[in-house]
Amino acid sequence: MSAKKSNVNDKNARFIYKDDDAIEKPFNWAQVRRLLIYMSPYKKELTPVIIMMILGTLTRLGIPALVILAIDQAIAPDNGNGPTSFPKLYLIAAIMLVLFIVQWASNTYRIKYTNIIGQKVIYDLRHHLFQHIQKLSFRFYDKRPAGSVLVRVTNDVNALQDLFTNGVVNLLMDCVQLVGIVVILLVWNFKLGLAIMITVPLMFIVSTALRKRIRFAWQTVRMKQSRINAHLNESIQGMKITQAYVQEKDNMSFFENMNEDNLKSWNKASALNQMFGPIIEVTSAIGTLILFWYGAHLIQSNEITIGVLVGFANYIGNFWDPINRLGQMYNQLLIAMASSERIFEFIDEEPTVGEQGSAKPLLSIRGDVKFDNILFEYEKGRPALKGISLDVKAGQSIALVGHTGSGKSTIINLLCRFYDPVEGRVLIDGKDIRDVTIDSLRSQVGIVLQDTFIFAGTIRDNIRYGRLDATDSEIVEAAKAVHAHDFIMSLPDGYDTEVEERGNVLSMGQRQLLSFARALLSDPRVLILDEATASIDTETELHIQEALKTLLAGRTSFMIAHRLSTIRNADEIVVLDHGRIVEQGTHDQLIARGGVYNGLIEAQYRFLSA
Ligand SMILES: Nc1ncnc2c1ncn2[C@@H]1O[C@H](COP(=O)(O)OP(=O)(O)OP(=O)(O)O)[C@@H](O)[C@H]1O
Repeated sequence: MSAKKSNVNDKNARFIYKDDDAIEKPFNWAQVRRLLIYMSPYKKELTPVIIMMILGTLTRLGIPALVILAIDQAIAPDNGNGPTSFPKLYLIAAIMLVLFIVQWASNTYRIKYTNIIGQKVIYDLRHHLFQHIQKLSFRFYDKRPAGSVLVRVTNDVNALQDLFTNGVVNLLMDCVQLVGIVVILLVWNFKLGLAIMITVPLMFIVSTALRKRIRFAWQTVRMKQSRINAHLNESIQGMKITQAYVQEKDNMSFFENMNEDNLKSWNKASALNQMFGPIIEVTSAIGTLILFWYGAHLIQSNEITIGVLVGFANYIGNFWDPINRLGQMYNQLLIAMASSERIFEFIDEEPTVGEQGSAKPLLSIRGDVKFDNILFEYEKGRPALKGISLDVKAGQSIALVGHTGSGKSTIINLLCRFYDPVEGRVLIDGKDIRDVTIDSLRSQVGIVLQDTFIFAGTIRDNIRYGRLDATDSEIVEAAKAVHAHDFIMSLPDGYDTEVEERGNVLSMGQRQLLSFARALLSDPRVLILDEATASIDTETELHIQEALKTLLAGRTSFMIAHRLSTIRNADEIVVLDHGRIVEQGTHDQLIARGGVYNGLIEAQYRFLSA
């Protein structure tokens, strides 16, 4: 995998984007076979499509043969010496009409059903890919920006669309047509057939060289476009910061450069592309000249009839189209190779947090949690947690405190089994969480994150996310219990108010209350809470405190606590420093000790009173 970094120009070196691998990959049969497996469920539907494709091609090949017959047998029998036979001519015309109708019907059927099958294949592929990436562990997402994952599910799958909708069947059709024409021409008149095809190698050499350049040019265009996409994605996400730091001009000039770059490369690719048509036309014209020149000689020496000459002219017209399409198809295949390689790379990725075959569902838990001598590292050799042992009884509330980067979130990540420890065990009710099914574990461990995620939809839907089968009245009850009901009712449509993705229209405190209601609805035995640090007004703070009391009642809870009130009320405070537990006890015990915790609290008081 070759991922290279690129920056558009030195002046704007602060923007550096990784090109998401080469756009094109060499032809790879194993990969093609793997792609074709996605078509195998549709064998039954594909069979009539292929029969129609063969029928359509045969009728197309048959029509020039009828022209030859019409001229030689009906219009000018005996080389123009006999009278025209109208009955024969009508008969041939009637057969020709039937062939045209068959051709039209078979083409219509083929195009319609290849599109339908192709769309189904793409649907399956996208389904498989999304189903798989949902299972992938946090380690996978740590290494990849969301944008690059998105591109694979959208752009890369779309890049395969043409291949599946028309590509495969058209490829077969063009091959059948080409072989058919070559055989007909050589069998009908070997010398004339061979003479016309003299131009094929010439055209092959010229077009291969040109195609390579065209391919490279389009590849450059796509690369530039994907850079624009990356920049746009970043710019839109960071728009508030851009405006706050008045960086719009700088940003614009960088965008302009990329946009201009893209335009230039597009113009170049398009100019090269336009050269291709004339090359085919010139070669086809040379072939036609040879046909008439050599054909006339053969007529004079009575080796062929006029009908054969006209028929050959017809065939030659049909000869260049499939060659042209096959060339384009090859380009399309190489692009598809790169896309499918990127898709399969994701599909082949195994979740690092896996489920053992012997994993059993974790039945209704009491809520005892034990961390048993844990060592954990995100990157080899850099422990984020060392020698962590913690015994928490059901119903206890634990506040995790410590400097930034001390390992608080990591403890939570291990409890939810987003990662597995390198050494040691996490036990719930005495069971190692690696021995139970992930769904049964996570469904009993609720989590309220600092960055409360609000999905696009109504307020009601967002609360219901905690338990999809909850009734409307249960939702209202949960909202009332966490003091979210009043603010929800003050919104224009109450519980039916639509909130945008990420809930931008709601305040931080409101979002937090919503996520409390969501967690309360799911009723987990173990609750994890990453408290928001943003300061909220005293009234909301009071609401949140009340809500927290309701939420925590009777549950084992782990809180990454920032508010003094939350910390003080915890049954036990665990102080972390550089991945180790350095102090543990109640607020009063730790203050009396005058250690790290005392220092943290004093610093917070100093900050608040400053
Ligand atoms: N996904 C990750 N990949 C690599 N290292 C990580 C990752 N997440 C955290 N770390 C590192 O692990 C250590 C512990 O991080 P953690 O997020 O647990 O700290 P924290 O106490 O929750 O910090 P904060 O209060 O700032 O949220 C830090 O040194 C951090 O840089």
